[in-house]
Amino acid sequence: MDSAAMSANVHINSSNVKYTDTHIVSQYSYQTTSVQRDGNKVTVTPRTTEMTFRTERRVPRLGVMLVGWGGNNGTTVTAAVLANKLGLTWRTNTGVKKANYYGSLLQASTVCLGTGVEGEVNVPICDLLPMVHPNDIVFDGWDISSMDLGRAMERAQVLDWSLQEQLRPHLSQMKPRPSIYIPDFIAANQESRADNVLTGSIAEQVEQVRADIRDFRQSSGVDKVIVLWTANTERFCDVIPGVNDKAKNLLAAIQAGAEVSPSTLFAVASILEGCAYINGSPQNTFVPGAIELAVQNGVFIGGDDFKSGQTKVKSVLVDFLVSSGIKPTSIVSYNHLGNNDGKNLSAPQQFRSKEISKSNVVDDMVHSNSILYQPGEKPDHCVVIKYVPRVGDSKRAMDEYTSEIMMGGTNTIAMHNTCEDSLLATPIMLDLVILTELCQRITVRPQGEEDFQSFHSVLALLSFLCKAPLVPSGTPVINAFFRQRAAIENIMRACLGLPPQSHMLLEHKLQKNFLPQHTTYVNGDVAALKKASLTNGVHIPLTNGIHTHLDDATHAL
Ligand SMILES: NC(=O)c1ccc[n+]([C@@H]2O[C@H](COP(=O)([O-])OP(=O)(O)OC[C@H]3O[C@@H](n4cnc5c(N)ncnc54)[C@H](O)[C@@H]3O)[C@@H](O)[C@H]2O)c1
Ligand SMILES: O=P([O-])([O-])O[C@@H]1[C@@H](O)[C@H](O)[C@@H](O)[C@H](O)[C@@H]1O
Repeated sequence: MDSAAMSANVHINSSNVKYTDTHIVSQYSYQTTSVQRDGNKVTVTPRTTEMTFRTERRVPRLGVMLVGWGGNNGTTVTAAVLANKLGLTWRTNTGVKKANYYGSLLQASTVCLGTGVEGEVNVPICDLLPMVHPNDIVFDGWDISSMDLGRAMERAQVLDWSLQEQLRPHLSQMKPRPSIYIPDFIAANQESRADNVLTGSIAEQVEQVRADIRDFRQSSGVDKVIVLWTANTERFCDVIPGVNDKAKNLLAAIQAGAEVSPSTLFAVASILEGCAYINGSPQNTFVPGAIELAVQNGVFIGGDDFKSGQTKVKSVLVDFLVSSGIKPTSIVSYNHLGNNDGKNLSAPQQFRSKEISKSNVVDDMVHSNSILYQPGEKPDHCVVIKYVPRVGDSKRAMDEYTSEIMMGGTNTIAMHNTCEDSLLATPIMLDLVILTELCQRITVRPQGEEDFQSFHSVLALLSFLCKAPLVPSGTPVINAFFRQRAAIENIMRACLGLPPQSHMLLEHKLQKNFLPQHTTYVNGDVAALKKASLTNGVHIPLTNGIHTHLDDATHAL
């Protein structure tokens, strides 16, 4: 069944949900528990907070400006969106390929809405709430390399040649804007690319970036702009009191020409232009002054470091092991790649940034199980990245997980994972900007409060998409894959007045099913199915291709 057949126009039939011309307004009972521990006595007190969620229904025209637009990720995401928009197919030695958005949580994964006449009903996540379609995104951006996107796509060596030939006439018209370049922040081996750089003081360069954003917004006619950093990994920068610890100090430091990284300079420019800013790399772009500036301006920031492959697998595998009561004692993650990212990461300071973001991903899972781990105890964890030009963007990841099992036993899982790194990152980039834009249209009013409020400027909901999730100070960092995914799904369900997924399926576990019986169908009578599904309160316009099972049409009717 192709994705078109899967699409659904979800309508919630409930007194808790109102559809006005401008908003979806839902009443939601938010269930939490507060826990007091006294020795080994644990007292749990359930608490319900009545909340009103409000989601603007109008989906804006979204512009995305990429820092590092001419890179492997930047060219690939631009090319992929255009290929999907044009509905391109291309021939390869293994047959005809068709553009798609596989790897995108929003575009290519589903949620279960419940049970219908044909059994469980799963719909694409992107059909739950009004949101930007990737095909409609308008791209622009900056790069220190002047290469147009057609030639940069060729340089990236990611997409099949027969697809590149169809896309080149379009991408060749796209030219990255000159960018802020401070050599000391990225590997020296990047210098040969830098033929497209701004001059003047860093304050003047920030003003130029701000002018670029305004120019793009005006010339493209988009309603909103989101800026996404997909340029090279920078070294970490020191947090210095009086320089970047406060918003006013950071702004003053820029005026004074103090040391501020290009990624932080782009963050400041974006925030001052009211644009959300997302960091797809591991460096500490969001120094305390940048975070404070975002909060003061009510602008979303998010990151760090796209969670695309080896780390994503790690956040699943360690979650599975620890949740199963198995104790990982050593994790060794080795990978080599031959793209320009790998070349930049071959420099020690840039590798260190990546090593940190790839190493902290298991902390929350380890900390959650005091049966397996003593306080402070962690598995050995080693991360190795090597630059091997021959493999290009086709990253090789090799992992070994050694765990203690029952009665002194040992389990070792070894895996080899090869992928085009940029084709894993591309859907992550799209999910980041589309989810950020959706969050800009959601406000919440807890019971007893007069005003609706937005999410915190530090958009922790993006954690599912990042290796080193940026969260509001003092709040928990969650890296476990399924908890992160459930957070996104359940917040979207709350916007529709739907309870979180419990997965209990009690109706199938008791001696008697206490819910209204559904008729199952054989050899689909779509009219009957449509009629039955309407009476069940959820209107899903059924399109051809849904295979149904009708065993008693008269019963259903
Ligand atoms: N799977 C993935 O590809 C993946 C996953 C996680 C994180 N990342 C991160 O995403 C970033 C991009 O990855 P990539 O494979 O596209 O790398 P890339 O080297 O192909 O692209 C980076 C681009 O940024 C440009 N650049 C460098 N400094 C710049 C600046 N100051 N302003 C504007 N442009 C600048 C470079 O010229 C280059 O074109 C890297 O930091 C990488 O670590 C990638
Ligand atoms: O998300 P993930 O696949 O673990 O991490 C990837 C690393 O394995 C790779 O070495 C690096 O070049 C990419 O930028 C990305 O960070």
